Amino acid sequence: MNTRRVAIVGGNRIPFARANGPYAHASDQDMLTATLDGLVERFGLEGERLDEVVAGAVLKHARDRDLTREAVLGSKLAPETPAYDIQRACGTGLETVISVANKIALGQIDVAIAGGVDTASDAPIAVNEDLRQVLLDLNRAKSLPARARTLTRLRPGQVVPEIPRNSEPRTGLSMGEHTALMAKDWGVTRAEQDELAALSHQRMAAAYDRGFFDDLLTPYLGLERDQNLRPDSSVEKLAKLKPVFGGESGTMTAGNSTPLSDGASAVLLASEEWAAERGLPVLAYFADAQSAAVDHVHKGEGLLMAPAYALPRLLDRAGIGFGDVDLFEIHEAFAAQVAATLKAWRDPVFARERLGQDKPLGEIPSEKLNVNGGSLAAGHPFAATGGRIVASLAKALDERGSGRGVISICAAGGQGVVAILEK
Ligand SMILES: CC(=O)SCCNC(=O)CCNC(=O)[C@H](O)C(C)(C)COP(=O)(O)OP(=O)(O)OC[C@H]1O[C@@H](n2cnc3c(N)ncnc32)[C@H](O)[C@@H]1OP(=O)(O)O
Repeated sequence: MNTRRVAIVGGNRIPFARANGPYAHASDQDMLTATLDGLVERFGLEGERLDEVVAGAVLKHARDRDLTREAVLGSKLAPETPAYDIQRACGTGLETVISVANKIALGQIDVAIAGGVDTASDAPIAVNEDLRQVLLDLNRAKSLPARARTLTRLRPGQVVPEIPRNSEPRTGLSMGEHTALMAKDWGVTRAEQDELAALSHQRMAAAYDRGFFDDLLTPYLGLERDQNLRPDSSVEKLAKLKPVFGGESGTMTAGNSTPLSDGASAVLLASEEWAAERGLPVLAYFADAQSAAVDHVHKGEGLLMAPAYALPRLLDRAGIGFGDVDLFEIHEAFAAQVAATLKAWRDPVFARERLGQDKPLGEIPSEKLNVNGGSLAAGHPFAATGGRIVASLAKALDERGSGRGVISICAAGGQGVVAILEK
């Protein structure tokens, strides 16, 4: 099959906020629209009819069933721009990029925006299931007496709402509790986690200071930088925090876990021809992607370990190894998730028994990993993380002038998505 190269032209995001902070009253649609408009302004797309806009959110209100299309209608893009939603938990943002990149590669479209948004502040709240059934029956009742009979089924206890929990439906454990189990399985220490967390903050602060994010970010509601970022973060300060997952002897804290966050991101992708016609630069090219899933339900595998399986499959297909990769961007859901994944990739037993390979993938040197900081510093508005990472890696490859970068994102449901970008 003939495929075309897929250019990553640029990205935009609003600074990520901590939940219940400055974006507490902004909806998914507000944040996505503002992010699209920032991208429109940066690349002179006002009034343009693009071929697709694809985005998603992990936490969605019922009214947001067509979230992306509604955000497009509220944006400065032409109303004739089609749009659709995608959802793969925390892999959503990367999955939207893969979706439009495949269409561009196949020649079905020339230009598209991929994005993601999430708010932990404005989370959807469902009504009690019994109350929902009464309300549905009320809607179905055809006569006044039938409606009255239905209403007699109402009970005071049914007004208690159902607040969404950040937990796995089939285990009841939160993401943090699952990761605490992974940390134990893989012997991840507190010191390893705190080191990763401190580096994430220090590197992101340095990237801000040298202007790395100047053309990747649009200020929003008074924020100019990610609210969670602590430039003065240190292993010593992190070591003082109490465990929040894994009980009293746990190693995971508020400092080495991502905070609940609000935010949005978007990436502009196009055929090389489209970019050249506009005189727009190409930061990097999208090369390939792969997903995988683990069985955390029946086999008790680590919930967030799927990238450990996805990446070897992707590298195999590309015929390359760790030595051929210049930059790695691993989503820091929790420092323990990154540490456990790194351990799996250098473990000969994991390679043999789980991957069916003679040798482990190898070591990733710290100077190649999350060089401009990661989710621990930026925060993690679930579906917005993929776009943040794609834009940052594309820009980092552009700064290098050439090279290859790998993205690895773990997701709820025992899933993982990985991708390769090239310059
Ligand atoms: C696939 C995936 O991505 S799965 C990931 C999905 N995401 C999640 O599950 C989110 C997980 N995170 C959480 O649930 C919450 O953020 C928690 C439970 C970790 C922490 O919540 P909170 O207790 O509200 O955190 P809070 O921000 O108040 O921090 C607690 C303390 O640690 C301190 N702290 C937090 N980060 C740091 C840091 N980097 N350095 C120093 N101190 C810090 C805070 O200042 C605060 O101190 P204080 O009590 O003196 O004010």
